[in-house]
Amino acid sequence: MTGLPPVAVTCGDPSGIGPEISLGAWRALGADVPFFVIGDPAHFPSGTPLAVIDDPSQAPAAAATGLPVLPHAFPDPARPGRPTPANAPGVVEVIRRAVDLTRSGEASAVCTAPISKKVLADHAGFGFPGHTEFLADLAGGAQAVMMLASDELRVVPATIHIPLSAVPGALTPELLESVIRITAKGLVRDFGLAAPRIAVAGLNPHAGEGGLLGAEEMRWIGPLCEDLRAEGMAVAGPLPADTMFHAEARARYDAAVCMYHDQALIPIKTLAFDRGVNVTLGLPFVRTSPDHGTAFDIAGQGIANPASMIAAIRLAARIAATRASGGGA
Ligand SMILES: NC(=O)C1=CN([C@@H]2O[C@H](COP(=O)(O)OP(=O)(O)OC[C@H]3O[C@@H](n4cnc5c(N)ncnc54)[C@H](O)[C@@H]3O)[C@@H](O)[C@H]2O)C=CC1
Ligand SMILES: NCC(=O)COP(=O)(O)O
Repeated sequence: MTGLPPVAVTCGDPSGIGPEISLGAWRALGADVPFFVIGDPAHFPSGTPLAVIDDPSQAPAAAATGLPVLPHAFPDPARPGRPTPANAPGVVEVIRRAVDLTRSGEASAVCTAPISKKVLADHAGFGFPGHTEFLADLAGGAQAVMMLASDELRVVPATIHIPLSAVPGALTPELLESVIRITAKGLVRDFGLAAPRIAVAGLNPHAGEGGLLGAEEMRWIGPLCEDLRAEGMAVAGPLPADTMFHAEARARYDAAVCMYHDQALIPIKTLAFDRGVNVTLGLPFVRTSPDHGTAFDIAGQGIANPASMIAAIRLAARIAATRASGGGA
């Protein structure tokens, strides 16, 4: 226990595995890492020992008897695997509420359960491709950077939720430079690393093979890395993406900045699907999430693994404590 307020966990899509993995997290963490879920008490698996609270400050004591839930009423019941349009707006309201509680100091951090971006776009007018972009907007337009972190590997996609065909156009020296700087600051501030080492992936096969297989590395990614090294930052690259994730290569850096979503997420989900945590860097508040999605295909069957949710709540509390102590900053 850190003495900090509890972590605010959003319910995510009530028809996904959010409710059951939150229950699994409470079973594993109890009151050791205080948290509460914002959601509809009727959406949890039947037989869930619920501890309904009116205020986040009640969560630590309530966790001794059940899963602390700060109620948020939804119009429909949760039908596992079958999201309802009517519930979509509530999913977004809950995220806003968790952010408000964290910014007011009543919660120490936000941990989000998975949402379906498509359901929210279709039925809640959600104009963002994911939490990361929404949270950046709620933070007043901060540049939010997505990191997925595990003991084995940390990865950061420089471009996030855009089609592959849009990646080369979206990648600019300004974007990549700010992603690298925010990553370095996050490793110091949130992970307590004094001198973080960052590896930058190339965009093209073999990092362009001297211009034969693509020009971006020679034209600007390489020179940008040079400039950052000249400033004293430990930045390696651009490295061929196919050979930078094996064990020996991973030992040489603290985070890999990648050019697009799958270049970053495939290695970490292959190595640590059940332990990876999504952390949003660059925000004025702490946000984590499990590394997986809504898993509609298995929702309600009681087989969802809560390990990534457990890791996400633990990491949220740890980062909040590090920030509160001025730790890495
Ligand atoms: N942070 C978030 O809100 C995220 C949301 N999503 C959303 O989730 C939806 C589904 O995305 P998918 O690509 O299908 O990914 P997914 O992670 O939901 O599922 C992929 C596969 O992994 C399995 N799986 C996922 N989590 C599991 C767990 N905890 N225990 C056991 N098996 C698990 C699923 O059953 C499925 O077979 C999409 O709408 C996507 O936008 C995806 C990733 C993150
Ligand atoms: N693939 C990662 C993902 O979709 C998580 O996105 P976000 O909702 O955390 O922005």
